[in-house]
Amino acid sequence: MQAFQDFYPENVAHCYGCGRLNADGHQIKTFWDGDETVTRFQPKPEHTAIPGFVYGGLLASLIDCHCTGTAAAAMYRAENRAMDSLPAFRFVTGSLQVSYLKPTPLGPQLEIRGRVKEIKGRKVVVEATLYAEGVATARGEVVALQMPDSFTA
Ligand SMILES: CCCCCCCC(=O)SCCNC(=O)CCNC(=O)[C@H](O)C(C)(C)COP(=O)(O)OP(=O)(O)OC[C@H]1O[C@@H](n2cnc3c(N)ncnc32)[C@H](O)[C@@H]1OP(=O)(O)O
Repeated sequence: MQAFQDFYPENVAHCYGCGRLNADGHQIKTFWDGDETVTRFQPKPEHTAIPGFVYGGLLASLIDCHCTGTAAAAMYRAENRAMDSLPAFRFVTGSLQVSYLKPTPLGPQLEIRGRVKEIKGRKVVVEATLYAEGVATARGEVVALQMPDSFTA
């Protein structure tokens, strides 16, 4: 099954968090699961904050790109369109808020689950919760805006 990020056109597929063409990036993959979206990610030893625990900046990055991908998919879904249909919906981050609820253990695969809170014009608000072994360790919210033309080189 193709992930949301697999549909990003080449010129926007280099994002450090989600670009499939960024060999050094996280290359996250997000899918629908009913009305929620899900991303699974395996942190590496270099993603350490304090030994044994995941760096919060990585968690913010995962939440960020999970939510911008969700925003794009939600917009297609709202218009009952396939993700490879044109014109393409691409979203960037207007704001990213993250709360760290508990230390996130380094070792288990992480799961980020998202839910669309609001779609209004060019704006989609997405909330997400990050789990380690079923325990919610971080929660976030992204205000995603349709990417302005000025972003494309
Ligand atoms: C596509 C694949 C790549 C994936 C990217 C992954 C995530 C990223 O790292 S993106 C990079 C980081 N983000 C950026 O660099 C964005 C820089 N900022 C911008 O370009 C602009 O400020 C941008 C696009 C966010 C908003 O500008 P613009 O589209 O003109 O917004 P505007 O028309 O004023 O506002 C529209 C709505 O969004 C809201 N909004 C605008 N900016 C923000 C913001 N920064 N925070 C919260 N809400 C905002 C407005 O309040 C308004 O809401 P409402 O309709 O309810 O009144």
